[in-house]
Amino acid sequence: MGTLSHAITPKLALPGHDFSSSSSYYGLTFPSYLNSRFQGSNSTTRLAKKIRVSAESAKHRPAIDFSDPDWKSKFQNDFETRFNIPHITDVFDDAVSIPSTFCLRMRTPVSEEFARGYPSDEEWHGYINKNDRVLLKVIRYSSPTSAGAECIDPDCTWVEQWVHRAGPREKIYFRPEEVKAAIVTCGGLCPGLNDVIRQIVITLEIYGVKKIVGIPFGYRGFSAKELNEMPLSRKVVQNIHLSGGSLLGVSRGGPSISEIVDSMEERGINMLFVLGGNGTHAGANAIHIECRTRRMKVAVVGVPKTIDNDILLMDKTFGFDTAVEEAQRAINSAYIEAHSAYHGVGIVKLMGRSSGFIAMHAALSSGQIDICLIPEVPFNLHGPHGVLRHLKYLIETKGSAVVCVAEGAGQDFLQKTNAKDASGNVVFGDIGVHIQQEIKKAFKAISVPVDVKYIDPTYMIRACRANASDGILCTVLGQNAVHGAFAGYSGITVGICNTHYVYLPIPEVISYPRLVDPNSRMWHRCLTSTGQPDFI
Ligand SMILES: Nc1ncnc2c1ncn2[C@@H]1O[C@H](COP(=O)(O)OP(=O)(O)O)[C@@H](O)[C@H]1O
Ligand SMILES: O=P(O)(O)OC[C@H]1O[C@](O)(COP(=O)(O)O)[C@@H](O)[C@@H]1O
Ligand SMILES: [Mg+2]
Repeated sequence: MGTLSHAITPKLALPGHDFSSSSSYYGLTFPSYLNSRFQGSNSTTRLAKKIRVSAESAKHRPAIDFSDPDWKSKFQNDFETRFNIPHITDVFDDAVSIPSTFCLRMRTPVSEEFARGYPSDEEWHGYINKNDRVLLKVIRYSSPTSAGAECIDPDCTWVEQWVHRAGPREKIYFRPEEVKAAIVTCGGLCPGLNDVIRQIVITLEIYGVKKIVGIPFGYRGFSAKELNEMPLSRKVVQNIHLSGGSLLGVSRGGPSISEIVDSMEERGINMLFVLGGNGTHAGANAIHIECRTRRMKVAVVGVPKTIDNDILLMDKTFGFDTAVEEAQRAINSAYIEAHSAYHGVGIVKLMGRSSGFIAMHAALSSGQIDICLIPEVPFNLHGPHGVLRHLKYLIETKGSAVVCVAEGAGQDFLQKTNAKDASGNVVFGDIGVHIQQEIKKAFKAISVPVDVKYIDPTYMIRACRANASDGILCTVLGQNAVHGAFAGYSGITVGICNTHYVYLPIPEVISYPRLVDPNSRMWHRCLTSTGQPDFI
């Protein structure tokens, strides 16, 4: 066996092994869709290149030499280091802890267990031990060719990957009376933002924090003189989760990191809770590093907000469930329109700049989709195996069809504008409009009548309030963010892995966007459900 010397070389040339379904670079496990078999598509190639570039940041890590009998323990040690969560004591040796002010004994002793009073601290620990860990990967793949296999070595050896368990610690590193906590929400809207804000405020108050403020309109609020910080309390946030949006407002773009940290110093903010996606977290990590450089005793904690569900390692991010549920309305309307028309075709475009999770899950849950198109899976519109040919077949056999397309899919078919939004994200062309036009043209050319209706429910979905399951997720994440800050961690984010709640170092979750693996069971299930063929 040789040395795996490069991060995500499309084909891993490991003698004697077919390692085409997955590749790895010292703990980053890259699934099959980054391999050469999808390089026929420009969009996928570009995506793979983008990911490759992002993953370059991992290059300083030594490659794994699988011929070393100790490679596994070395890997695990390295993993432990990578997933270590930065702590205030890393910088301030003299940082002192005090017993937590977070009260775990607020309930009435009604159960028999507590009938004779509460147990003593020694007997009843409601706190998380800082050495508690959660297993990140739970499937033991016996072969790299197993669907969705994520392997570290060519033999798919079982390697335990542990991350830090989230929750309240017995010792805290901030005195509540000395805390000024700020909350900021950045990027686009997402259901659940208000739920998280609310829960952070409520939990801070339980610790005893009096000074809590909201920074208006994302990072922009740190520099815009006309924008005042918003005082927050349980009273202010009590009912905000009943509506969508963000109480604080959101924005893209904004000031530089040093301006943000200057502003934090001026305002005396020593706990910052940052709600946002990849970009926001990159900013949060940079703020954390700048605070350390300036030797400011500050905790910066992220809560991943991405309706696209494109943050690495997490089961899901808040708002995603609500988005999938809300997308059903649009899909059902498109279905009814298509089935009520003579030769009707309904098209629904759903969010997903680089990841097709919403489209895939919405297709799976609705059962009304005939064709699901996502950025990770290349497709042709024209030609013998193209989408249009299949639509003709569906019209001939079923009389109607419904297409669900993720916004980032098929961007190669559209005119490039090089336009970028204030955060530097590329502004996409409208793939839904393009598909609608192409369908009309193609059917006109063969003199087959077709009635195409296109629905883009993006902003209707994003503005919704969180559903019950997202409401719970937001609550737990908001609480854990506060517990993490009080425990003295900074440069971390909160998440759910294998149904357990964890703290992760920010760089590990944003090194590239999480994508749908076309070799995963979930995508296979989606294909089984829609019955669509390969469009290549
Ligand atoms: N690499 C980065 N470093 C620092 N800040 C960033 C970075 N990328 C984006 N940001 C900032 O994060 C905020 C949100 O970014 P954006 O990409 O719009 O949304 P999201 O956080 O949902 O990805 C913006 O204010 C933007 O300026
Ligand atoms: O129109 P806007 O506000 O730029 O938002 C569009 C984008 O927002 C999203 O909903 C996700 O936004 P974030 O990256 O901020 O989470 C994408 O699906 C979409 O491309
Ligand atoms: Mg972004």
